Amino acid sequence: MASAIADFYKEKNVFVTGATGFLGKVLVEKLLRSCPEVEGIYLLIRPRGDQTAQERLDQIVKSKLFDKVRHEQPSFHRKLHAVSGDMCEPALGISQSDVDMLVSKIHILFHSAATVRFDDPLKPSMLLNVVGTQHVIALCHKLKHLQAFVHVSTAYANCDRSYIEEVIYPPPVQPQKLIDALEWMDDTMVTKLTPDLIGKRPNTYTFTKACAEYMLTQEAADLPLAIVRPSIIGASWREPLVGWCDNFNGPSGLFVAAGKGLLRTMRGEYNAYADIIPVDLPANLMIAVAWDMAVSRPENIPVYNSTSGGVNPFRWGEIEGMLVTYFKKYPLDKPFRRPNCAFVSNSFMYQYWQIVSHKGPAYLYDIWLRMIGQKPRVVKMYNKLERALQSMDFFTSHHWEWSHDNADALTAKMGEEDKKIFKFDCRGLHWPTYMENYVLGTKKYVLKEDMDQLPLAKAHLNKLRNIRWGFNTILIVLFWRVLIARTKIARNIWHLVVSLCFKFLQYLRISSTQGP
Ligand SMILES: CCCCCCCCCCCCCCCC(=O)SCCNC(=O)CCNC(=O)[C@H](O)C(C)(C)COP(=O)(O)OP(=O)(O)OC[C@H]1O[C@@H](n2cnc3c(N)ncnc32)[C@H](O)[C@@H]1OP(=O)(O)O
Ligand SMILES: NC(=O)C1=CN([C@@H]2O[C@H](COP(=O)(O)OP(=O)(O)OC[C@H]3O[C@@H](n4cnc5c(N)ncnc54)[C@H](OP(=O)(O)O)[C@@H]3O)[C@@H](O)[C@H]2O)C=CC1
Repeated sequence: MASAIADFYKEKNVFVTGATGFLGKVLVEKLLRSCPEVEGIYLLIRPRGDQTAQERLDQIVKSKLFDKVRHEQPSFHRKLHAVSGDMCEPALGISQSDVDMLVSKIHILFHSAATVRFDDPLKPSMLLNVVGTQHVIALCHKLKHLQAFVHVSTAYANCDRSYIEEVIYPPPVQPQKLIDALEWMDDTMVTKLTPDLIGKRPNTYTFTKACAEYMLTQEAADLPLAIVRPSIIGASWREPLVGWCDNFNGPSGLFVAAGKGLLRTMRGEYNAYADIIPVDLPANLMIAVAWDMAVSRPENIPVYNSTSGGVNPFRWGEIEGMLVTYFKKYPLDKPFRRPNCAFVSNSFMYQYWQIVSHKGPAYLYDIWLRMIGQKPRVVKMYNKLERALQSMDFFTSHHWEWSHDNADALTAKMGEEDKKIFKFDCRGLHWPTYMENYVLGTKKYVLKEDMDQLPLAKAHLNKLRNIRWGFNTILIVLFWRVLIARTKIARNIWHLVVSLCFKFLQYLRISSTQGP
């Protein structure tokens, strides 16, 4: 059976922003592999350090992620074209000759580039996520053959609400008025105003993504525009590699910290949804949405929540147990301590566990490092981890629900073959297996550890267990010795226990010497 979606992409030219990012790379790989007759994919890439856009692209296509497509289509890279530019520059910083070429060629545009840093100051976050999107809109208005413009937002853009529908909600300020104001405000003024502006949202990231959505309704309503809103993007479920992820963003960084035995406690609600969506699913959704935009030409701006909670709920409480189990099955190389972590919802208890299981051991370890003449580093490491935890605990401590009617309606329009190739909902995903593969993925792809060394890592984990048992035994004995030395009750208990043991041994001796 033929794929209508693959057929649609035949001889089409696609432009992608954010193609060097986590989601962008998976999108490009999938387009190449599942729509093999796509004519060309043009990637907006900013030069970095001494690397040109083309050199960055050459490096990306060599990565493991592209192994499958490399095997199926050895000359796939000929379809990829680096377009040097920068989202924050006027006209995206693209040269006039490149703009002219894009204007006559591009049929579909995927806009995924953004700053996903939670703690960026408001100005740079607005510049990239909102003004950058304006630059993309301006380009779209020039494209002669544009059939679909897919903007990637986040399911948390409207996290000031607990039930989020597939509609665009107005932000508290008009984005353009804010952009104008930010031009004359100095940084101190902006810093003071930021909490009032973002209101109930936890960070500038979610606020600026909400502004971008609203600004699109004002400036891009005449374009074939759709918005895709993924929740927490996690490692791939099935494609192109099981458990693939390559960065420390979102859950991946904290999973690594848990696997290394550093992360022991995090603020979170046990029963709240852990709305993780494997990266291959929003990538598939984007491809299908662009097809539908061109075929159905809807009059409004369709929004698609790409979330898991509504169809296959998974809770934070389930994650903690799975993390510990799988990081013990597949230990990371040289963990600091044995993996053991738990969510705590009570603030007081969280402070307590922070001191007992994070700060206390960190200070002790640094004292030890000083004693053996090494530079202390563990407290510093924990301070970084604490920053990451603080920036993320809003998402583990609240509960949201998202509607998914538009996504379901899109599935209903797709043929049977397309439903398989471009599956974008996580019905049928078995979370324990997914988490097992995610844990393996952090080891193989994020930390690039050698799987042949797994027996050594397991031996190291056993050594840590023996050290812990030894340490605990010494502590108990010392504690007991101090108690015996100081209190009469402890001495009496000790004598009672010793005499009971003695009597029990005597009884055993007598019963063994008496014949039947
Ligand atoms: C029981 C518990 C189970 C675990 C349970 C997991 C729950 C997990 C919930 C996620 C919930 C997200 C839900 C949002 C959904 C979107 O839309 S997410 C978009 C994704 N965005 C992100 O994840 C960005 C988050 N990161 C940031 O904003 C910034 O990196 C931070 C964390 C605020 C730190 O900023 P900074 O201090 O300026 O430092 P930066 O240079 O960025 O990083 C410092 C160090 O922290 C490390 N780091 C960065 N991110 C992380 C991270 N996520 N984890 C650990 N380390 C990190 C860096 O690797 C770096 O290490 P070094 O290279 O220095 O050794
Ligand atoms: N990760 C997640 O959990 C979620 C992500 N999203 C959304 O998905 C999209 C992709 O996120 P993700 O792939 O995770 O993010 P990444 O941080 O991995 O990628 C961001 C991309 O944007 C590019 N970019 C950043 N600044 C510029 C610039 N000035 N000019 C040109 N390109 C730039 C980056 O390029 P460079 O390599 O040069 O830095 C990179 O390709 C974003 O819109 C994000 O808001 C939504 C929900 C969750």
